[in-house]
Amino acid sequence: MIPPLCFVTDPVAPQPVIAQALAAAEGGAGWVQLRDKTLPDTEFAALARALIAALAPHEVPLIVNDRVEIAISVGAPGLHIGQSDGDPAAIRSRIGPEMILGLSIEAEAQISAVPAGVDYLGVGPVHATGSKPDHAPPIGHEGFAAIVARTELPCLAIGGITKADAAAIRAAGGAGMAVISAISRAPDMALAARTLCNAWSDT
Ligand SMILES: Cc1ncc(COP(=O)(O)OP(=O)(O)O)c(N)n1
Ligand SMILES: Cc1nc(C(=O)O)sc1CCOP(=O)(O)O
Ligand SMILES: [Mg+2]
Repeated sequence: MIPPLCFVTDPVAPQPVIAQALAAAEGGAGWVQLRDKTLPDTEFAALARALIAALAPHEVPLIVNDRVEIAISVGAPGLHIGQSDGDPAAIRSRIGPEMILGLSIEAEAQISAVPAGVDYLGVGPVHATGSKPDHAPPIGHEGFAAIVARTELPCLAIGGITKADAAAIRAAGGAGMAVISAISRAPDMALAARTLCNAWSDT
């Protein structure tokens, strides 16, 4: 089951990553993804373990971004990979059948290459965003809807997502929203997460 709100951590936000994750969980985020492109592996693994423990009382699974071997070594419930992070079928073989596996989709043409073993898609960027400077061209709500229409897999919209996007994403058949800054840069992160969840359920 894909939760309607996935929080992706922000290593350069005012609040520490564990505080971000706990506030997001308190506000209703159903998954937290640990994303840090520069943290050394040892520190990343320690942070992943700490997050798994901190999120356990909330029953929120941790999804590890990019780092396959760390996801395995810390026993993470999930892993998210992008188009240039390796072959998804080979990665599924490596992680085994239990771990949640997400794959990024940036354009409709990539849908035909999604192998069995991928559990969900992260689709975007819907809008331009400063949180991923190397992002692909924005696809907009129309592009998101076109991708959703071509797959049976649940799709999380990502990229500049705010509460204003919830209705369109849901109407397009999206499974939910993945956000960084809408939560990490909010003055009250738990309230921001709750507002996103309410925007989803009120549509
Ligand atoms: C839910 C979700 N969707 C997409 C992404 C982007 O992953 P990727 O394309 O590998 O880019 P990086 O996050 O690694 O910069 C994601 N992380 N989460
Ligand atoms: C991590 C990430 N992946 C994207 C993609 O399009 O694949 S956009 C993105 C950043 C999302 O951050 P924010 O909610 O602050 O825009
Ligand atoms: Mg990646």
